[in-house]
Amino acid sequence: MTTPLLDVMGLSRRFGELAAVDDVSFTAEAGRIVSLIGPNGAGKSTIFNLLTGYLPLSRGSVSFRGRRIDGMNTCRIAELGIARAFQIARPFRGLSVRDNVKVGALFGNRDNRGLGVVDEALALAGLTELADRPAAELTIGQLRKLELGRAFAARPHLLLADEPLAGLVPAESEEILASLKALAARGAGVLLVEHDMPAVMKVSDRVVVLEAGRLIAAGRPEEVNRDPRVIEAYLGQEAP
Ligand SMILES: Nc1ncnc2c1ncn2[C@@H]1O[C@H](COP(=O)(O)OP(=O)(O)OP(=O)(O)O)[C@@H](O)[C@H]1O
Repeated sequence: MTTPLLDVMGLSRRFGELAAVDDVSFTAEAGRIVSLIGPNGAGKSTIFNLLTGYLPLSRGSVSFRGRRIDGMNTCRIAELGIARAFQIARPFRGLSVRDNVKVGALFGNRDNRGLGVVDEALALAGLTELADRPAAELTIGQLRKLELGRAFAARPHLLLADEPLAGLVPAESEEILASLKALAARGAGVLLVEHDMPAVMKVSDRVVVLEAGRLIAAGRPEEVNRDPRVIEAYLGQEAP
């Protein structure tokens, strides 16, 4: 069996008495999109914070490309090739789109520096036409693309995308999904946290479902979609 790109085992994080993430295990593979879904408070953002070294684990292990990364700091983890795209972009507003994306290239995967990285990231994120525009002039949809472009410029082996579709109109969502698929087609893994269930079901190779910190189901979209535990977890919420 080949080593998965990301191998999360028994991941746990407590905040005082609260088990925000409780013994969660899953993998992510190169070239695949894996979505982490679950109702509000399920632990999705906490998992991103644990994987990126922003928060220390209470228990468990995280291996990336065959080496343990739990306990490493955020900079080291970024250098090894995990990039994170936040829901709320905070660009350098006075800089152009191109220069913001260039900044992303400075902080990324150390194996993959080189000419063309910025242009490639701009193209992949659908930003080529906007490259000379000041970031301060962008719409929400364009800012979301910039956030992805900045992450793409890091040439990640794994992208953690945090609610990239939130607040977007369908046409914008389609463009973002196309960018994520294009990144995966180039061989990167994508870990997606997203509340837009039709989009998740359409774009994901695999879906991991969390509820109150625990993993309750994992599998192909059509499998988790009909899993009674998943349906129950979403009762009263938008059904997946
Ligand atoms: N720094 C913190 N201190 C204390 N509790 C926290 C902290 N961060 C998260 N939590 C709690 O941990 C649980 C999981 O939160 P988390 O933000 O990971 O959920 P989520 O699945 O990302 O939710 P949402 O979909 O609303 O973003 C929640 O009960 C939350 O209140």
